[in-house]
Amino acid sequence: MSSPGAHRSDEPVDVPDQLRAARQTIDNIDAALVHMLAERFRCTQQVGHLKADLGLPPSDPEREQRQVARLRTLAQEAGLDPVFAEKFLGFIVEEVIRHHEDIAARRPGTAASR
Ligand SMILES: O=C(O)C(=O)C[C@]1(C(=O)O)C=C[C@@H](O)C=C1
Repeated sequence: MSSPGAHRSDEPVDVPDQLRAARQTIDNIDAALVHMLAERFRCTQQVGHLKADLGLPPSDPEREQRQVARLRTLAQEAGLDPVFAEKFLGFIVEEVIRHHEDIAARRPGTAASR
């Protein structure tokens, strides 16, 4: 019997060991990314409800500017392309804002909730 995790069932048997190992690492990182994104969206859903409660707008461009500046620095330090880091954050935040807008629109008294 092979050790647990030694072979991935969806990998062809003739894949060289080094490539198989690298793909295992990639799969683990992708899984971590999915879990982290799920947690981030769970948190931003709460923020969306809070903002709707407080009557705050879905987007906060000044906050986004601070996030971009911070992430670009982190990316540079980590050897990641800062342009990519900025695009990645922008892609996520765009989706978050859409969720915030949906939450606000479903509030009682708004046109979308009637
Ligand atoms: O911090 C907020 O106010 C949020 O709504 C969260 C968040 C984000 O996803 O990081 C999303 C939209 C805002 O424009 C800024 C940041």
